[in-house]
Amino acid sequence: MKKIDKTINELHLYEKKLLKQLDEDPNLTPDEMAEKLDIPSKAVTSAAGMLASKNIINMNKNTTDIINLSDEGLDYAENGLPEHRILKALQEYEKEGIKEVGMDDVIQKAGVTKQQMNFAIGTLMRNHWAHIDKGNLKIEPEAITINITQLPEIQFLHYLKEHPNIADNEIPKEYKKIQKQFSKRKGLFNIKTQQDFTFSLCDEGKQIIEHGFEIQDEATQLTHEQLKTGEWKNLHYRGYDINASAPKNYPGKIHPLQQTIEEIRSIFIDMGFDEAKGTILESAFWNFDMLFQPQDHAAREMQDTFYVKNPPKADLPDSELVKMTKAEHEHGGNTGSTGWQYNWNEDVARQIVLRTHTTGLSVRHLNENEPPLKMFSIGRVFRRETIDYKHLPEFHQVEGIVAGEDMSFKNLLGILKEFYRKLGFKVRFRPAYFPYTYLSVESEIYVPEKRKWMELGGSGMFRPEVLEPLGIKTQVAAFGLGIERLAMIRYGIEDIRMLYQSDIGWLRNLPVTRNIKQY
Ligand SMILES: N[C@@H](Cc1ccccc1)C(=O)O
Repeated sequence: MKKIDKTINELHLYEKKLLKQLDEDPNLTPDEMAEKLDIPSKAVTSAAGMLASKNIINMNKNTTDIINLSDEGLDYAENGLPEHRILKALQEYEKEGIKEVGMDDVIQKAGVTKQQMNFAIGTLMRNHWAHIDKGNLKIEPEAITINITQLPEIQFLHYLKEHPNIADNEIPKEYKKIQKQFSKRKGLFNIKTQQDFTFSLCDEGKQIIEHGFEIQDEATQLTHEQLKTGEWKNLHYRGYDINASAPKNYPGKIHPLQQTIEEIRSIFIDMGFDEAKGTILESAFWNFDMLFQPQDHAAREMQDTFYVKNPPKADLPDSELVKMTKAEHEHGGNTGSTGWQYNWNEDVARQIVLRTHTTGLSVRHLNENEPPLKMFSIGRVFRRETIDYKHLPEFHQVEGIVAGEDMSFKNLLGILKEFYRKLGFKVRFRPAYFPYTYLSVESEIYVPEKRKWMELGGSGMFRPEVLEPLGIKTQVAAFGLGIERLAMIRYGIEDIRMLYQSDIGWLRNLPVTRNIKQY
């Protein structure tokens, strides 16, 4: 195909229409062309832009100032400029035989402000209309007969009043000087800048016109009929404008914390764990006592734990379990341990708390299920923490237990390692202490950006004092890990509070979904 045929072939409908129009009458404005061609004027400018980018036409941008009188300008057209009013006042005084007038009198008679007077004096003197003599204004003889309405300034203002929306370049030459003077006085005119284009054919455009082309309508929607008859093959289609801008789209998505929770859930389910669910309100019995946490333990203090007033007391489980728990606390039951050596108080165990961890749920589960078992649970826990960038009084934990004959401490470490590996983290363990486990460890993961290890939660093997009342004979590995901190690291969040703020900007810019299966 010849180059020119190819160029013509690539022209869109509006571009062709515009080319023809330019050939017929190049002097129309885009709006006029739009009207003639019966297409939107935006389409004319964009078609022209396309033609210009292909060097088929020239596009010249013109800016024009459209001028109108402001309210002040209209007032001056009617009543004269301040200096005119002053001159008129002086002429009237002169008629009454008064040749010298005090400033304040003139101001009053002319109906001008003091400021206008100060400004006008210069003009009055420059025009030889008046001068100041000992503080009074004196009219010059040659100014006595001046006809104010005949002054070019007033004539110009009248002209503008009669020609609203006049383009700057249409103002008659004789007024140009006055216009320039007036432009120094602010506020006489309202000026709007209008942008317009004129188009002209380039050489290539002329060649295309000379070569000639057909204007075919473009199919936008295909009909059933056209498809059936095969007519669609002969239709002319509008090309896609791949450079057209599209509106930004923010699809709905799962909150990053919730996404992390879902991911954790699917990892444990993949690893063969059953999910258990508990309640946020828990008795001190299950939250603390069943975990061999002595009743004077610091964590139970009001400043660490939220106690609930209503309901006032919790029911305790069957008396056997309570009795054995009391025995563990007081002297270690039959485990060979000495216990905590104090008088265990049932009323303290009946207190109701917002659960401080999800470990209470794990012992509840052990009370109702026989090993071997693997259970996990995800839920909110509450502690009286001072809020800062990595502490919230309310956060999520994932808790778990694995109970079985051959369960060992090493198995526990292996499970945790595997869990974190599936989330994409490397974990290390540090010895720790919990009243209900032995051995106990704290897991930490490495945050490369911060070059720091971050604490994520505790784990260990439940002690005999915990297991005996439950009648569990096997080993039980247990863990309870924080979730918010994991989410922080995954999403590069510096401050844990961000997870609970509806900060649209941050959430909007997160990817819709993470690639969950990284492992
Ligand atoms: N309950 C502990 C974590 C833990 C769970 C299970 C065993 C040992 C420790 C915490 O909240 O920090």
